[in-house]
Amino acid sequence: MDIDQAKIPQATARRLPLYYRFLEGLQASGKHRVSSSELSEAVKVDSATIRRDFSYFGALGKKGYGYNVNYLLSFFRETLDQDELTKVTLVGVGNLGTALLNYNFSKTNNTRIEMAFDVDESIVGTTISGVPIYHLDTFKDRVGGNVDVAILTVPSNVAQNIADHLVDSGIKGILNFTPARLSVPEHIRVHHIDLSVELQSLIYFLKHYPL
Ligand SMILES: NC(=O)c1ccc[n+]([C@@H]2O[C@H](COP(=O)([O-])OP(=O)(O)OC[C@H]3O[C@@H](n4cnc5c(N)ncnc54)[C@H](O)[C@@H]3O)[C@@H](O)[C@H]2O)c1
Repeated sequence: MDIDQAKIPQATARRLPLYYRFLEGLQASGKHRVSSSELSEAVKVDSATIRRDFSYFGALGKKGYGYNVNYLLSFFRETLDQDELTKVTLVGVGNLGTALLNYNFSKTNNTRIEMAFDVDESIVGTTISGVPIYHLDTFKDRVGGNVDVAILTVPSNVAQNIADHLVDSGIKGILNFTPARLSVPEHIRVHHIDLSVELQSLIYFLKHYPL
């Protein structure tokens, strides 16, 4: 497969993990093909969008046949680096951080939180679900150059300071769960997960666009 990944739109790229998870389940249950309407139903993306997404990598789908599950999966694996283990770190082991450590992405065993950091002496030195928790002061020494992605679950008033420290230690991507809007250099990617915005948007859609 010779696909120019730079040509895949970001919105499409963001949906790939969704497709991947579902297709993996299909393959595990022995299904070799899937229609765009089946996929659409399962991942809640309309089938026209799915067809457009898939056309970017040459999977056109045949009428009455659908898409070849193995072909799609091998493409996604390549694009998402699913065969490579991605090491992730987490900073701020409070309520939310603890929940994420316990979850630890076990469903997709290619992403794993390897270590976590905090400043609270009562947690530093312990482990949660097998993940060691270290003092934030040791972040650069432990992480520097080895880990690209950090999950940020600290109080919002310290988020910017910590983000600066993470960037300085070589982190390239931050999954920001705090309400703080982070300023980072241009080459750093921040994805912001704001549960209250998501919830408000759901409520808005329920009110204005009832199904
Ligand atoms: N709890 C939730 O359901 C939830 C949901 C969405 C977003 N958030 C956001 O996530 C963040 C964390 O929420 P929480 O409820 O887990 O808070 P929390 O107070 O339970 O945990 C914060 C953790 O960060 C640590 N911390 C404080 N200063 C630090 C520093 N300088 N360096 C490293 N660690 C430091 C604390 O010791 C604590 O363990 C907040 O910004 C919150 O707004 C929380």
